[in-house]
Amino acid sequence: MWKLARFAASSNNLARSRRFSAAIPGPCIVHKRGADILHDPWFNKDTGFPLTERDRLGLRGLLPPRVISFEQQYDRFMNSFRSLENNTQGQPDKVVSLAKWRILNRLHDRNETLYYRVLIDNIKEFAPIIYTPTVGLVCQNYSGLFRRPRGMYFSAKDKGEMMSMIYNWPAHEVDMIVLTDGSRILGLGDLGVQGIGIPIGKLDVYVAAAGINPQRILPVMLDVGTNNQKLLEDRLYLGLRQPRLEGEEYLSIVDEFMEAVHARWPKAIVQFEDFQMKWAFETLERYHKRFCMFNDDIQGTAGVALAGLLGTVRAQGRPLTDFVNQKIVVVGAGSAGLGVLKMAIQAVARISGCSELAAKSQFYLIDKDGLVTTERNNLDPAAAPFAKNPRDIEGLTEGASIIEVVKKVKPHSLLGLSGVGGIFNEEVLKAMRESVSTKPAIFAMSNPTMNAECTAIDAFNHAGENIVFASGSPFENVDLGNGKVGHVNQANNMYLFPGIGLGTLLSGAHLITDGMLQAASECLASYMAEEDILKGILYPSVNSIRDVTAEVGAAVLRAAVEEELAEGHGDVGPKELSHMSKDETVEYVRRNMWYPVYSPLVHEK
Ligand SMILES: NC(=O)C1=CN([C@@H]2O[C@H](COP(=O)(O)OP(=O)(O)OC[C@H]3O[C@@H](n4cnc5c(N)ncnc54)[C@H](O)[C@@H]3O)[C@@H](O)[C@H]2O)C=CC1
Ligand SMILES: CC(=O)C(=O)O
Ligand SMILES: [Mg+2]
Repeated sequence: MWKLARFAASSNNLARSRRFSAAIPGPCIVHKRGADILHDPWFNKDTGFPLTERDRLGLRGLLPPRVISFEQQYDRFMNSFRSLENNTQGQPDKVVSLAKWRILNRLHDRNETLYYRVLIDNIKEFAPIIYTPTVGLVCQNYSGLFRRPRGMYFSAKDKGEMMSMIYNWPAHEVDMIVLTDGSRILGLGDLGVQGIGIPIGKLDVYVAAAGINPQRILPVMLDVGTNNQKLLEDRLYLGLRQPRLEGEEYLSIVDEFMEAVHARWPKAIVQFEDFQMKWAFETLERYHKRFCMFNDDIQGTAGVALAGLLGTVRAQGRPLTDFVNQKIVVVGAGSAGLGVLKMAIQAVARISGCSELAAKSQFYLIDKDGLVTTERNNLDPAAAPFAKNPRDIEGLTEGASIIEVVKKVKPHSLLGLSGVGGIFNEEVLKAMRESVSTKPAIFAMSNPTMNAECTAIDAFNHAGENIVFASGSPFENVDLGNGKVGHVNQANNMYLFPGIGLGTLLSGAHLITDGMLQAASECLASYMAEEDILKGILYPSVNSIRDVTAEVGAAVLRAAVEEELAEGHGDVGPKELSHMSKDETVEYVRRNMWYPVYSPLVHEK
C-alpha cells in the first residue's frame, strides 16, 4: 500500500499535490526497443512496465509476468534499504555509509525515475549519502567503487578533440553542467579524477531540489593530472598518471571545454565546483562575462554564509541594520572564505551607505599562517584586499593565532572555511563565551564532517548554550538537558545553487551577475520566520529544499528580468516574465520543476 504516512511526512506541498495529480503524465518518446530499454535507466521501469507497453516496446517475456506498481517498487526499495540498515548495525560508520551509497547508486544505475522519487521523498535522510559527507568518502574510494561511468571525462589527452567529443553525450539538450578538475574536493584535497563524485552528487541535488530534468544534466571531470602522490602510485587509479597541468597549458584545456559546451548547448549553465583557489578565481574572472557560469564555492557559499550571518543578527533580536556593527572572524582564506568576505563587505557597504573600504573594518581574516595583515610576506593577491593594516589591530600582530584573535576581538561570529577538522578547539570555543554578542555564532562550515572546525556537541559544551551553530555537513541537534535543544543548522551552498541554476535557466539569461546572486542570498536570508530565528534556526529544514529553491529561483529570475538579461525560456518570453508578480514567478518556477513519475513510453524509429 502507498502509505498516507509518507504523504504526511513530506513538508513539500507541491510534491504532495503532484503525487496525487500526476496520474496522467505526458508521453515520452523512446528510440529503442526491448532489452535496450531495460538497460537504459532513463526509460527503465523494471517490473513496472504495463502489459500494453511491454507489447508495444518488445518487452513481453523479458520481465516476470506480474506488473508491480510504482508505489510497490518504492516500498520494496525502502524495505531493502531498511534491511540494510538493520544488517549493518554495529559496523564501522564508513562501512555503513558506503553500503548505503552503493544501494542507492545501484538504483540510480538501473531506474532513474524510482531513484529520484526516493531521493526527493527522503531528501533529509539521503542527502548525507549522495552528498556531503558520504560523497567525500566515495570520491576517496572512487577507483575501487567504480562500476560504470556517469557523466563525461575530458582529459589533457583530449586536447583538440573536445569539440567533437562533446557530441558523444547522448542527450540532445543539456541545461545544467557541474564541472570539476578534482583539485580541491571538499576539505580532502586533490583527488584527481576521483572527484567526479562531486559533480554527480551536486547534480543529484539539482534534480531533487530544483527539479532539473535528469535527462538534461551533465557531470563533468576535467582530468589534467593530479599532484596526489598516493593516487599517482595507486595501480587502480583511473585518471591520468601525470602531475597537474599548470599555467597556459591548464587554461587552454578549460577554454577548449567551455567553447565545446557553448558550441553544442549555448544555453547550458556551467557550475564550477571544487577547483583549487587559484583556478577557482582565475576561471571565474575569465569566463563570467562570456559564458553562463558561476563558481559555487566562491559565490554559492558566500550567499549562504551571508544569509546565515544576517540571521544571527536577527537571532540577537537586533535589526538587520546592526549587521554593520558585527565583528566577524573568518578562518580560511581560500575560495570559500574570500568569497564570503567579499559578499559580506558589499552587504555592509550597501546597508550603511559607506564605502567598501570602510566596511572592511569589522572583518578579520585568518589563514594557515594566522591573521592576515598587510605586513605579510608574499601576501596572496586574492587575500590582499582583506588584509588588516597593523595600525587598525591594536594588540594583534601579523600571523596572530585564532585564539589570540578571538580573545582580542571577541567576535559576534566565528566562521570556519579552512578545511581543517577541529581547529575550533576547546580553548577557542571557550574564548567565544567572551563574545560581545548575546548569541555568539559559530559556523564550522568545512566539509566533510571530519573536516568541520568543531562538532556541534563541542560547540554547545564549550561555547555555551546560547550560541547559534551551523556546520557545512549535517550534525544532529544537541540535547542540552531539561528539554532544551541546541539547534544545528546546515550552512551549505545546497540551499542556493539549485535556485541559482533553475532561476537562471528559466530566465534565459546568458550570464549570471552579482545582482542575481545577491537576490538569491537575500531571499534565503528572509526565508525564515522570526520565531524560528529567535530559536537559533537560521536555515529551513532540508526537507523543504524544493520550496526554498522555488523562492530562490524566482528571486534570481526576477533579478535577471530587472537587469534586462532575461531572454525567456521555452514558450515564455521576456515580456511575459516581466509581467509576472513575485508570487506568479514562484509558481512559474515550481511548475517547471521536473517530478519523477513513469511516463507512457512511445517508440519512434
Ligand atoms: N559549507 C559549504 O557550503 C562550503 C564549505 N566549503 C568548505 O570550505 C573548506 C575550504 O574550501 P576552500 O576555501 O575552497 O579551500 P581552499 O583550499 O581554497 O582554502 C583553505 C584555506 O584554509 C586555510 N587554512 C589551512 N589550514 C589552516 C589552519 N590551520 N588555520 C587557519 N586557516 C587554515 C588555508 O590557508 C586557505 O586559505 C573546505 O573544507 C570545503 O569543503 C567550501 C565551499 C562551500
Ligand atoms: C559544499 C561544498 O561545495 C564544498 O564543501 O566544497
Ligand atoms: Mg564545493
